[in-house]
Amino acid sequence: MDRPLIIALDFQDRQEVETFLKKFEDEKLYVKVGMELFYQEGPSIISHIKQLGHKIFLDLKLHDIPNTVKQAMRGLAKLDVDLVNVHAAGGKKMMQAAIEGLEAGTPEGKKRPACIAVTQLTSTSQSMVDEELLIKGDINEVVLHYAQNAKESGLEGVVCSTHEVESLNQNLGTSFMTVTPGIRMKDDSSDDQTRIATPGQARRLGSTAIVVGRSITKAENPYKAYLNVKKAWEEIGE
Ligand SMILES: O=c1ccn([C@@H]2O[C@H](COP(=O)(O)O)[C@@H](O)[C@H]2O)c(=O)[nH]1
Repeated sequence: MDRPLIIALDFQDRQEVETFLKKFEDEKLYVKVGMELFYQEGPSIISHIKQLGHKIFLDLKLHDIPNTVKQAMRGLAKLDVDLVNVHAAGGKKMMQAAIEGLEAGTPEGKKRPACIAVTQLTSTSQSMVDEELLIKGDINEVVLHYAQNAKESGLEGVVCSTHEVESLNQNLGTSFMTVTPGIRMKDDSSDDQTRIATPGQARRLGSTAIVVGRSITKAENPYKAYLNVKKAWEEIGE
């Protein structure tokens, strides 16, 4: 099974992206374009990265009424990205509408982008769930419940933290993707992420893919940092 390391291209503009990608020479990457870059550069950044031969996760986390999400996904499907996402908190009708929109918008002869749902952001902690969001229950159960809804809605997987991966694999099967951000080289964090793990822990726990941003993009030598993360992610094997 293909287990990608997805680099989050959290940059302000195309120039910064080009400077970063030049450091990787001929390497074919799997990259993530999120709100920061897409809102500045628009769809042209997608075709530019595609032309360079990289795979793309377009991480816009759609969350709106079903019809709006359906029409937005119809447009995003035309961009020929590999992976898109929604917030599972939008509910099953919204997630089903996302799939309908993707199917309607995917050009003839092209593969529909896979669609995954954010369960609980990796910046969310148990105390936030309890005290701020007023969601009842253990965060692991909340993530599992949202993931079950995503699967029943026809999505191909979820975004979750590595801490929930074992339970999701047991309950929903390993072909249901678990894409895990919140990756740090050391298992401690003083930034905005709370549910974190190292690449090695993510592999052992069974993540389908890891998403890594600042540990690579803000490193003094991003290419070296990428190779280190890749080694840690791949060295345990299947
Ligand atoms: O729950 C989520 C969903 C998405 N993300 C995104 O992943 C990267 C992580 O970046 P780091 O710099 O490695 O923290 C970022 O683009 C987030 O928008 C997430 O972190 N958690």
